Order: sequence, then structure tokens, then C-alpha cells
Amino acid sequence: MGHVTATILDGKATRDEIFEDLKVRVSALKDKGITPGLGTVLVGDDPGSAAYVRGKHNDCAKVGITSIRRDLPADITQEKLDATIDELNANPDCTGYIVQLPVPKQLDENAALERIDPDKDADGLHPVNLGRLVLGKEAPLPCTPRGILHLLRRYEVPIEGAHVVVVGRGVTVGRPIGLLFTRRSENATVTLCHTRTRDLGAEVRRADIVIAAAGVPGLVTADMVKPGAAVLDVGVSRTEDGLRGDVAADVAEVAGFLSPNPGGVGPLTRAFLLTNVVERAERVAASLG
Ligand SMILES: Nc1nc2c(c(=O)[nH]1)N[C@@H](CN(C=O)c1ccc(C(=O)N[C@@H](CCC(=O)O)C(=O)O)cc1)CN2
Repeated sequence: MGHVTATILDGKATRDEIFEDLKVRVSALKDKGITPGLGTVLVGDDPGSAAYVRGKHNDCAKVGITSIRRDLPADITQEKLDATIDELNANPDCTGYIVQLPVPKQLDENAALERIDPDKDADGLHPVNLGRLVLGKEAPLPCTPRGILHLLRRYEVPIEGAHVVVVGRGVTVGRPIGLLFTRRSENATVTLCHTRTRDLGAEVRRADIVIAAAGVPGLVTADMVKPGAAVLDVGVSRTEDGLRGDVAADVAEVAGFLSPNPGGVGPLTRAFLLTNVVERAERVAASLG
């Protein structure tokens, strides 16, 4: 690789700062008799999903949040998945929970997300919460988009008036991130691109901030990046050569800021999942007076 110009956006260091804050807040909740609990529903044995869920529970142990795991076989029926969701909706120890995505093909992912009690939706992906976000009302924010914004602010990357190009239209990143960037508190302008965008290079070249979340290894190359732009590599693909992000290595020679992958946005996805759980526990504590 040639000369690296980019400032590296360090997701692990930023995550550690968030964890320090969460430890204090969880301790204060426990003093009030409330222990936050994170639930996860994992269907099947995909090694990537299993690793993410394991990581989430390791994080819980670090900050003092109770772990509630529901691991289900890959061939489960929708009825069985629904029953697990209903159980977590009713479980008083579970402050918030997630259904790890993707779920096996025989299951209806959207139906599962819709069945989650919106108050316990730790991912911020329930249609009610996404709708609240559209309306500018208070809602748990989707974890990866929240992590992206936090990382940009932490490194003082200008967002106000920036042109943001998002590559990828998935439910966890591409679709919701535009809602956050275009809020009146951010005032960015967003272009949402995807695998059928006619001239991806031309779109990305106009960006001050690039969010690469298509899950296509090396999709964003140096020739597509405006010198000095911030490039956040969010896509993950498991290839024969190991984990690959969406951003080619030579982008570091052109970009002004670069979030690596691994070690960039991923750790913040996990940190904001716990933050969403702690915030719900704090709302419950406040309602109890
Ligand atoms: N219900 C959800 N499912 C999925 C989400 C989500 O936000 N909610 N996002 C992704 C997976 N994901 C969280 O679940 C996730 C992805 C990556 C990381 C992470 O920390 N990555 C590390 C590298 C880890 C590794 O070596 O494998 C990094 O980037 O440094 C955390 C969470 C899809 N599903």
C-alpha cells in the first residue's frame, strides 16, 4: 500500500469510552433496584451470527447487564419463533432484545420484527419505531446508524451540509441511516445507492461522506473517492481469505477519514445495542419515580 492519508476512525477506542459511561449508568440503575437485561434470539448455527451474539453477551458481562439467550434450531417453524418472541415480550427480566438477522429462509423476518414489543425493541427496527423516526419522534435508534453518527462526531467530521452517499439498502444500515443524517440536527443531504445504481462511481465521487454497506468485498475503490472524503466501511463478507469489508485498501491513500473493518463501526453497533437497553431501563426507572 502507498502513503496513508486518512485519519483512522477507531471504533474500539470509541466503544471503550461508551462502555465506561454505561458501567456507571448500570450501577446507578442497580442502586435503584433495576438490573437491565438484554435478550437475543439466534436461529440456526451460522458462524457469523453466532459470533455476533456471543460478542453481545460478552459485552453485557463487561458493563453489568444481564444476558438472556434464546438459541433455536435452524429448521424451527414461524410458530415456534413467535412463541419465543412472545415469551421475551412478557419476560420481566428482559429490558430489550433482538432477533439476530438474517433468519433462515423459511421464516418471515419482517413478521418476527413486527412481533417484538416496540418498547423492548433494542435494535430500533420495529416498524413503529422506524415510523417514529420518520416523524421525528423519540425512538430507539438503529444501532449501526447510531454508531456511524457517533464515530463521525467523535472525530469531528463535518456533517452539517455534507453530501452523504450510502451504498446498500438493507434494513439494519442503508434504509435507516438516511433518516438520521437528514434530521434537522444533522442537515446532511443523502443519496441512497445500491447494486442496481447505474453509475456507482459517479455517485460516490460526489460524496463528502461515504457509507459502504452493500456487503460486496472491495466495492468502493480509491478512484471512486473524492480526496479528503470520510469513508466508513460497514459491509462484511466472509470470504476464503477471511473477513472482507466493502472498501478497497487503497482508499486509505485518498480518504481524509476512514473507518477500518474490522475495528470501525462494528464495535459501535454492539455498544449502541447496550445503550438502547440502558436507556429503556432508565425510562422505566424514571416512570417508577
Ligand atoms: N438484529 C440485528 N441483526 C444484525 C445486525 C443488527 O444490528 N441487528 N447487524 C449485523 C451484525 N451485527 C450485529 O448484530 C454486527 C456486525 C459486526 C460487529 C462487529 O463488531 N464486527 C467486528 C468484527 C467481528 C468479527 O471479527 O467477526 C468489527 O467490525 O470490528 C458487531 C455486530 C447483521 N445482523
